[in-house]
Amino acid sequence: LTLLCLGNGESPGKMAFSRFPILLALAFSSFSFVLSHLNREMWFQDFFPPNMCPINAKDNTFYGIMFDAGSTGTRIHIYTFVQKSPENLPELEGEIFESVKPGLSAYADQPEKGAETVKRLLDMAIDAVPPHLWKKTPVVLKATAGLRLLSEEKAQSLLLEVREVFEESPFLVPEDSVSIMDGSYEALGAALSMMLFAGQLSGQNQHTVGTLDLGGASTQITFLPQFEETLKETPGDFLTSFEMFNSTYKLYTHSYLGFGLKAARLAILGALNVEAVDGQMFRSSCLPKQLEAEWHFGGMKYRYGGNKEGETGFKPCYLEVLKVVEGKLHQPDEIRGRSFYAFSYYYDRAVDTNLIDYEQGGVLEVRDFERKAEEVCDNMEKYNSASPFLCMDLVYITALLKEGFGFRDNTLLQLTKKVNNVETSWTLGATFHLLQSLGITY
Ligand SMILES: Nc1ccn([C@@H]2O[C@H](COP(=O)(O)OP(=O)(O)O)[C@@H](O)[C@H]2O)c(=O)n1
Ligand SMILES: [Ca+2]
Repeated sequence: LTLLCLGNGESPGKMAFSRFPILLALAFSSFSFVLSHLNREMWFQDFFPPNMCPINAKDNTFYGIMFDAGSTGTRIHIYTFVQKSPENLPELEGEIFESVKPGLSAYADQPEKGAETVKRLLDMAIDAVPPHLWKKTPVVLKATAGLRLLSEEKAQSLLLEVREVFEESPFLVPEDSVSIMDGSYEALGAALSMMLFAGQLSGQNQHTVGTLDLGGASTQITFLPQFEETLKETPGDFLTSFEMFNSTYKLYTHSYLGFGLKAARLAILGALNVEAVDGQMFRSSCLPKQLEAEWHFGGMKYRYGGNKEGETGFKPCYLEVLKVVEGKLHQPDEIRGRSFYAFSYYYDRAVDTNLIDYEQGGVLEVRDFERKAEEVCDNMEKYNSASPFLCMDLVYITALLKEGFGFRDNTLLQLTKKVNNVETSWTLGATFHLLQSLGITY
């Protein structure tokens, strides 16, 4: 731990990682105050005491290693927790993060090579975790949409190779340590992460944060309902109970398969679930008029292009996208008056269009995405250095938020990639949950 607290200079090559001590203010419970005083600055600034190292951290520190095998990349998160006293919750002290591209699914026909990418990342954990704690440090990999799209056989052989890498490592390998994650667990992990950041679970305050994640193949929404009405109106399979710290939490959480950004592009083009796409041209008013190109996705080749003769631009594009989204998602009334954290492609597209800064993130209203979509779609020639899908992606994000989930124009979205150098990802919540369920504390 000395390494994490004091030794930031020991290896220049590793300085890029989030190796800085942070103390998550798990005991803070003023989140509702922050929500009601929301401005366009950082939401979390009140939650962090100045950087400091816990006293005697050496004796009460433990680690958890979580791999996020996403459709576009594989990432390792090595978390350090400190348990200051048995009656207090463990505090997150820091994270080491690294990622590689492409994701595991790109190695569908070379599973050993895929597992090798995981091994290289795991070697970082050997350096980061003190040897006497290796046996007490669990290592887990959870795969998301990318592996869900592969055949069962290919996915399983990849998972098997990864499991072998884990077994050969000195770490604790729990049962089911390598798996394809259920979509709602992904959403639950994200919500739990944000609650941990906000000190939610330890306070009396039941206000909560909601999270929105837009992946390649699926999209997730999660929040802790405040009103009985919401629980009554919500289909049972959208509600998940989980036990934590002697309390039961009932979360609204759902993962919509096929509503990720890349799957949505296919749906908008009318190419989803179409057999024999070879040679067929899929056109859309959301694409540059003269465009004709090919796109490889999920092992298929699609030809796509702009509406050469017909209309292009925001209005016709919105109507096209509406068909994919309208009436397809459950719209809980309660979310209209709430603010949400938004990750992944919400973040990436906001960065691509200068709505937020890549490092800083920011707070946006839903209508900011709409305005940007209009600007891009009605001036596609100006954006020809960007992805040809930029207009379609922005319109999809706008329509998903407004017509899909039913958010208001002025609903606030907090786009956050990192909080004090820790990635805002489902992985923190999932690791915390894992450590609790294995009874790993000090
Ligand atoms: N730690 C992470 C994980 C994903 N992402 C972003 O999340 C988006 C979705 O990618 P993904 O590979 O996780 O896809 P899914 O498997 O979730 O569909 C990409 O734009 C990534 O850049 C990120 O920014 N940071
Ligand atoms: Ca993801």
